Amino acid sequence: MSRAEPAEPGGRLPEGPALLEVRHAVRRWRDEYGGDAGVAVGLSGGGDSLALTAAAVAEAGPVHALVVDHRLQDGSGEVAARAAERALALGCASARVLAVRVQGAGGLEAAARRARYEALDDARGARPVLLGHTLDDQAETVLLGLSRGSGPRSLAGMRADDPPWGRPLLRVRRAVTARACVELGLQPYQDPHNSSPEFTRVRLRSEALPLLEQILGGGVAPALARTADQLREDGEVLDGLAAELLASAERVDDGTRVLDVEALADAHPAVRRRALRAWLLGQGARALTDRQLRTADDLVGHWRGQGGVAVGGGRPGARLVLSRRRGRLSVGLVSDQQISDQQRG
Ligand SMILES: Nc1ncnc2c1ncn2[C@@H]1O[C@H](COP(=O)(O)OP(=O)(O)OP(=O)(O)O)[C@@H](O)[C@H]1O
Repeated sequence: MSRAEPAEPGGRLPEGPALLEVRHAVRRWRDEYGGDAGVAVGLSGGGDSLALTAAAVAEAGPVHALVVDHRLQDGSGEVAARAAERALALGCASARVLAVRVQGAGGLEAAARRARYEALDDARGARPVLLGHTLDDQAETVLLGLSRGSGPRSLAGMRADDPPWGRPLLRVRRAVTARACVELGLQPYQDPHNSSPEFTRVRLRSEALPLLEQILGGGVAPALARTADQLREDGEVLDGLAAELLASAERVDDGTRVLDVEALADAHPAVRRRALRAWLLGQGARALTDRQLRTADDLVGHWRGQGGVAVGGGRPGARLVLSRRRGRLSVGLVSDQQISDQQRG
């Protein structure tokens, strides 16, 4: 990791309309969620996060820029160092390059994201980290979710306030951040991954969304982002009801946390599944699918003496399983051997 201090304070920013729009968005975020102790900004060197950094210096300073070097491409160190230099020139109080090692399961993109968020979280101190996701990113997330049959939680998209992450630009178009960079006289770094058609998201951005805009007469991205807003509001209400349900159903039996089936039985399945999901994640379940959740819920809603349900997670050779016994749901580790014996028997 390297750290650089500003050579000289940033000068006055130009007052073009695009940069003013980005600044306005950051000011609104700061007024609604931000503290007064400054912020960190996740800076990739791309147009969105460059415009965000400039706006944050003007509206939410002192700003500490954090640039993650994923070390996946030749020359990535120079790209990161250049982004850090630009941050200082824009007036950031500090700029750090965080070199990470990308490894682990789930594909390169997911591993890079995990490593990035971990490094940003480690380096932020107590500050929130602002990210440059725009309305267009939100629209792509929703469209991707819709086409994959994702549930409402995923269609609700990204949140502006998702501590420690802050996303002030979710109502700002990508074209506006690009124009803001022109106004700033900055040429953003173009990540070759962002134009490579092998990535689904890139094709959504460059082919599917423009075609939809053309067929539907425009306004598709803002409409998708609005859908996310509506689902998020509804989802918050359902999450509140699920939390109340959990509070009424959870017990401790012999030092083990369990759920009382009777307390869950009369709840609406949609609320009950949310409650179960939250509880299972708290018990160490990972990456729960809708199918797993529905099968888990059948232990309450369609009980006919069935066996336990694997709920994702566990350790090598053993899986986390939710089972029902004597009117209680509990989670425990069951070995793969036991599971295959049961399936055979
Ligand atoms: N290497 C990185 N270092 C620090 N923050 C990053 C990095 N990559 C992405 N981020 C943060 O996450 C946000 C969204 O990531 P995404 O991959 O969409 O960005 P990008 O397209 O590479 O860059 P930008 O959004 O700045 O144009 C960025 O705007 C930025 O705030």
